[in-house]
Amino acid sequence: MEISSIESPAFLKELDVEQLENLASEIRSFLIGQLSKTGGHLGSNLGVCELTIALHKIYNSPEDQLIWDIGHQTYVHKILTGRSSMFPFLRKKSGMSGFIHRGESVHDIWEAGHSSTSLSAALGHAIVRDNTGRSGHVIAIIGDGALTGGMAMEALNHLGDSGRKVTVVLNDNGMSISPNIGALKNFFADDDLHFRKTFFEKIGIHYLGPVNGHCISELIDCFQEAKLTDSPVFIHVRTEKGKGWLPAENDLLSKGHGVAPYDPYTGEPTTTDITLKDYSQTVADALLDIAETNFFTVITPAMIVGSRLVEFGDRYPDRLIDTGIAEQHAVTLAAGMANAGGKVFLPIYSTFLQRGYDQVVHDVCRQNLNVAFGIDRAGFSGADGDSHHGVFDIAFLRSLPNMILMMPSCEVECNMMTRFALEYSEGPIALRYPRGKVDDWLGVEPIKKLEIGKWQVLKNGTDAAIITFGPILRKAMNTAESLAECGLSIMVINARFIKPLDEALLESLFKQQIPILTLEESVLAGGFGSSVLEYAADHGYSGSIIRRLGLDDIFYGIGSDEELRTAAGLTENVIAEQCTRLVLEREHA
Ligand SMILES: Cc1ncc(C[n+]2csc(CCOP(=O)(O)OP(=O)(O)O)c2C)c(N)n1
Ligand SMILES: CC(=O)[C@@H](O)[C@H](O)COP(=O)(O)O
Ligand SMILES: [Mg+2]
Repeated sequence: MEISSIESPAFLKELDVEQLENLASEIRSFLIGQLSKTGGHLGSNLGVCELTIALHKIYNSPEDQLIWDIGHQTYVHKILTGRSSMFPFLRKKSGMSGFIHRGESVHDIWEAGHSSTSLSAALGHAIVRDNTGRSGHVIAIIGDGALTGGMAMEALNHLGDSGRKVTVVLNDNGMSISPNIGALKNFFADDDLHFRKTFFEKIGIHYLGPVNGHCISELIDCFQEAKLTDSPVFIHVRTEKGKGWLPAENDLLSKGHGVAPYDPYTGEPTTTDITLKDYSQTVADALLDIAETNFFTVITPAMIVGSRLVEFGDRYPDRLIDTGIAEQHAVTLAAGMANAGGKVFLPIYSTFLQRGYDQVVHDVCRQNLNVAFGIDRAGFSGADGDSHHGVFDIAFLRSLPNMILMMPSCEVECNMMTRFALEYSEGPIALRYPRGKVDDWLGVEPIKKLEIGKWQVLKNGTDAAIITFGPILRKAMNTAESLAECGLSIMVINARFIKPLDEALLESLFKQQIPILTLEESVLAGGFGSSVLEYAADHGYSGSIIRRLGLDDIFYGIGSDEELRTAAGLTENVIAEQCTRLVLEREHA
C-alpha cells in the first residue's frame, strides 16, 4: 500500500487483519522518515498506529465522531484521512497543524492542544446527537496522562450518570510526557481486573479491557462489542509509546515525545541550536544553585522535561513534586504549602496557567501567599500554534491584586529574577520567560540588585522612548542605535517589572512630553502598553503621545517564532517606523 495514495479511511473496510498489520508498519516507517526532517510528536504517534487503524476500520468517520484528547497523537489519523502529502509541512507556517484542525478535514471534529477536554466535548456531542435524533457513535480517545486532568474526572462523573452512549478509549502507555504519575496510574496498572470492572459498572460505565493496543484483531473485537453496548463504555487499551523505533523505545525519559529533526537510524538530533542554553534551563540552573543553601520545593504539572527539571529531580527527589497534568491542583497545592509556611517555586507554561487561573486569583492572590511562579513559554510558542502561545498571561495577571510580574531580557537577569522570586516574601510573584535561547547581558553595567517596580534606562534619548521588557529589548536597542545614525535620539527603557510600573520614571517622561512606544510580545488588549495608557489617563497625562506594538485581537497560528513576530509587527523596521511617527507627531502637536 502506497501511503501517498490514501485519500480516505474507506479502503480499510476491505483489508484483512494481516493487511492492516502491514499497513501499521508502513505507517511507522513513513512517520519515522518524515519526522526525521520536521520533528514533531513522534513517540505518541508510533504508539497509536494499530489503535488508529482499528478505530477507522470499525467506525465510519466522520458520521461516527472521533474526538481526540490534546490531538498530538493524530498523525496516523491524518494519514488515513488523506493528508500524507502535507507531512513535509507539519507544524510549519501555512502547513499542517500538529493537532486536530477543523479547517483541515471533515474528519477533524474537535480541536484541542490542551489536555483532558475530550470527554466533556464527546458528551456534549452525544447530547445533541440524542436530542436531534441523529445516529452515529461518539468516541473520545484520551491518554493516561490526560486522564489525570481534573476536567476528565468531572466529565467521567457526568458521563456515568447520564447513561449516554459515548465510548471512551483510554490509550494507556504509562507515559505522560515523562513517566505518568499518581494513584490512577496504579489503578490501571493493577491486574485486579475484577475490582476495576466493578468500579466502572458502579458508576454506570461498561468497562472493556485491558486490550493489547498493538493487536489489531483484539482491538477490532473490542470496538465491535462497544458498538453494540447501549450505555457509556470505557475501553482500556494498553500501548507502548515510541513502539517500533528503538531510539524512542529506549528513551526512558520521554519515549520520543516531542523530537527535533534527527538521524532516522541513530535518533541523534541533526539541529545544532538545541545545544544552546534556553531560558527554562537558566531558571533550572538557578534553582539547582539556590537549592544548595536553601530549602524550597518545586512543583511541576507534568512538565519535568520541558521545564528542564530532570537534573533537579535527580539531585533533590524529595523537593520536586510532579502533580501530573493537573494545573488547578498544582496552583492550589502550592498555595496550601505556602500557607503552611513552605517555600514553593512553580514553573508552569503560560498557556497551561490558563487552566489554573481561578486558583491563582482565589487561592494565591486573595490570600496573598508566597508562591513564586516561573511562567515558561511566555510569548510565541512556534510550531505548537494557537493553543500554545503564551500571550495572555500579562493581561490576566496584571489585574490581580498582590501579584508582582517580571520578565528578564537575558541570562543574567533571568538568574537574578529567579533568586529574587524565591527570596521575596510579601506575596505572589512571577517571572515570565520565553521559549528561546538566552541572550547576552545588554546593560551598561551589571545590575547588583532588583528593586520592585524599578526600571532601567538602557539608553538615554530625548526624541522618544521605547519601553519594553524581555528579549525583544535587543530589537529596541538595535533600532534606537540605527535611528541615532539618522539623527534621532531614542531612549530605551528595560521595564523589567511589568507590574508594578515605575511610576517615577513614567512621570518624568510625561512631564518632559517624551512620546512613548511600548513593545510587548503579548496581547495588546489589557497588556503592558495598556497599563501605561491607563496610568497616563488616570494621572492627568491623557494628552501624552503613547503608541503600543503588540499582538492584535486574533489567535495567531503556527510559524517559527520570528515569522509570528513579523506577522505581529514586532520587527526592527516596524519599531523604527513607529518611532519616527512619534517624533513627527510631537513636532506637529
Ligand atoms: C492542560 C495541559 N497541560 C499540559 C500539557 C502538555 N502535554 C502535552 S502532551 C502531554 C502528555 C500527555 O500524555 P498522554 O495523554 O498520556 O498522551 P501520550 O503522549 O502518552 O500519548 C502533556 C503533559 C497539555 N497539552 N495540556
Ligand atoms: C503537545 C504538548 O502540549 C506538548 O508536548 C508541547 O508540544 C510541549 O512544548 P515544548 O516542546 O515547548 O515543551
Ligand atoms: Mg500516555
